[in-house]
Amino acid sequence: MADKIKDTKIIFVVGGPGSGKGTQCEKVVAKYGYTHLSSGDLLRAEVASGSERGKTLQAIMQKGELVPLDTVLDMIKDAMIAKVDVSKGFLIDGYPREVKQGEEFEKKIGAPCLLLYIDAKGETMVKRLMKRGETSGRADDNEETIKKRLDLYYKATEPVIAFYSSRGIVRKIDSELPVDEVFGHVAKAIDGLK
Ligand SMILES: Nc1ncnc2c1ncn2[C@@H]1O[C@H](COP(=O)(O)OP(=O)(O)O)[C@@H](O)[C@H]1O
Ligand SMILES: Nc1ncnc2c1ncn2[C@H]1C[C@H](O)[C@@H](COP(=O)(O)OP(=O)(O)O)O1
Ligand SMILES: [Mg+2]
Repeated sequence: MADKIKDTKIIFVVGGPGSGKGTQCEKVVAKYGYTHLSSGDLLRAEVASGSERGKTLQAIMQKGELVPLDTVLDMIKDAMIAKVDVSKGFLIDGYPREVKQGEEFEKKIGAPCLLLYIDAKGETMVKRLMKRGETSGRADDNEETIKKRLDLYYKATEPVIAFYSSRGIVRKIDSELPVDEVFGHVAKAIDGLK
């Protein structure tokens, strides 16, 4: 894994719930052909499988809490191994959610070359999630869970941004703008990679 991953770009996509990570990742996939791995999507797939593990995960996610680090890291690692031979780059969306997750990822997989920090105001994120909740069917897109997810984001995930800033790989993206304008800035950050 470590050998193969060396020549493949790893981009962390970090931002609050509803900031627009998934939306931007889809556009990156369309333009650059990178592989998009969303930790939340991987977890929801496990829940949808109906497995015992899925049931445990569902209960945690419904409360807006983080699932155990090993569970999510194993899922991401397996998904990366499955794609490493054909992938030009990986977009790791929704991970790391805490500094420890970043450290473990680097030990087991590799180092990111870029962190896209998708930034929107708290009230914007709440509004978007309430709207998404009308159709998403997601058990965590409700007022009570959104508040908990937001609190946890500020407490656990924002320190991730500071952690990688000192390495000079963070690009802050204003996600208050219309989707295509946000993407213009995302594309500039990716084009700036060597
Ligand atoms: N720049 C934007 N302007 C307006 N709405 C947006 C923007 N980016 C995303 N959205 C909407 O906000 C909601 C959350 O976006 P999503 O990409 O699912 O965020 P995340 O993956 O960060 O939770 C979606 O309904 C999406 O359509
Ligand atoms: N890296 C991670 N570590 C622990 N739990 C995670 C995780 N990524 C996702 N989860 C769990 C907890 C989250 O509240 C839930 C939904 O995550 P998500 O789909 O990434 O949300 P969003 O795209 O709205 O930010 O899944
Ligand atoms: Mg998402």
